[in-house]
Amino acid sequence: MQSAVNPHTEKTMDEPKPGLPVTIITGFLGSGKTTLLNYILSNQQGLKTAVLVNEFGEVGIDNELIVATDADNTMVELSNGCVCCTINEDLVNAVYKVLERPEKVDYMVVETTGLADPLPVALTFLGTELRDMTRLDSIVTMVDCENFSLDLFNSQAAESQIAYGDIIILNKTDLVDEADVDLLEVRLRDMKKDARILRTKRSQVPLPLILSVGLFESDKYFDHTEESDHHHHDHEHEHHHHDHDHDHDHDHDHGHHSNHLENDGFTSISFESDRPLSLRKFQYFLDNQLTANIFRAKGILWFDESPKRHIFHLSGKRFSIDDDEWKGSPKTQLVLIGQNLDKATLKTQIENCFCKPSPTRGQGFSR
Ligand SMILES: Nc1nc2c(ncn2[C@@H]2O[C@H](COP(=O)(O)OP(=O)(O)OP(=O)(O)O)[C@@H](O)[C@H]2O)c(=O)[nH]1
Repeated sequence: MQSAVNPHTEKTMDEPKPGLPVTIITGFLGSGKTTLLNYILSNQQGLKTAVLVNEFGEVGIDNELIVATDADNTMVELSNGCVCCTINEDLVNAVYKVLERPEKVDYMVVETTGLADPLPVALTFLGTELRDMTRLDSIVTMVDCENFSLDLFNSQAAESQIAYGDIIILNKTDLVDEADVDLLEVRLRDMKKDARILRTKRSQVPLPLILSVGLFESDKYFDHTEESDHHHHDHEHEHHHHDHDHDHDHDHDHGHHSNHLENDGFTSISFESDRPLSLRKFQYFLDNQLTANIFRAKGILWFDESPKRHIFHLSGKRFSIDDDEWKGSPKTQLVLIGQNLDKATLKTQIENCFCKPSPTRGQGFSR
């Protein structure tokens, strides 16, 4: 049986407060999590939804990409992408912040990084004092039908995302043949027998199928968690900070951690600048210098040749640059994520794409 999206319709005065319903959206890099979040925010009529976003990479792009809606939803960006550390404390604090707000929140959606194992996130809700104030509704796992390949990712996080998904959404069905989606579904069904599997384009899924569905069964996980060291471990981190203002490294020494917490060899390099890029040079970078080990990139780009704000995405081999309007001052933010990144070379290549602002800038594209 399915319950309605609006939790108000189900409550009567005498029922005990069931706690704030929480949906965790997980899924590999670029699979469509933020697109789903935006779809939810734009279609949850009359509900106030709090959104917590945790992303990989030091420069937060997602807060720039999440839609503003009339409902004045609340958004908290968790400080950064090292899930094993940030998620427990930062997540608890972020949830508290939302719960303590005077205005009532009806629903909470947590978007994990594409490299996160969703279990520690779920455990933060189940194994802390949040248990009494929230109700974990379900874990929704996005899958990019075009790029999904556990062999390619060699990622334990990607496997966990499937293993813990109550609902698995096969997204980007516009990019592959139906027969390939069928095959993928068979493989996923093998990995996760009892998941609800749905197919979508642009993450557009009927919301009653994914929200307030009550599919998460906490009992199933608690035995498992007693033995696992996902929980309450302390550990040391070495954050290597470099002197460069705008270049943030994100290497960690996780020491005794189990492998999946090492982000499966993925690292990121971020750029932030109040200078514009040269469109021609950036195009050259994309066409000639972008190596196959860069799996994901996203950015808010300011081009010297254009008055528009450009939103850049790369997942797998595919990239897009869309036009938008600036709301504040133009700036350039770019995050590249991949395995075995040659950071020094990338840094030089991206630095070479920047140009000094020209007096004629913002007049439109020119050749
Ligand atoms: N063609 C196509 N593109 C899609 C679809 N869904 C999302 N995208 C695009 O895929 C790119 C990545 O989508 P996001 O929603 O940002 O992915 P994400 O999972 O939030 O990415 P990370 O947070 O970096 O892991 C964007 O360019 C989206 O517009 C789809 O169904 N079809």
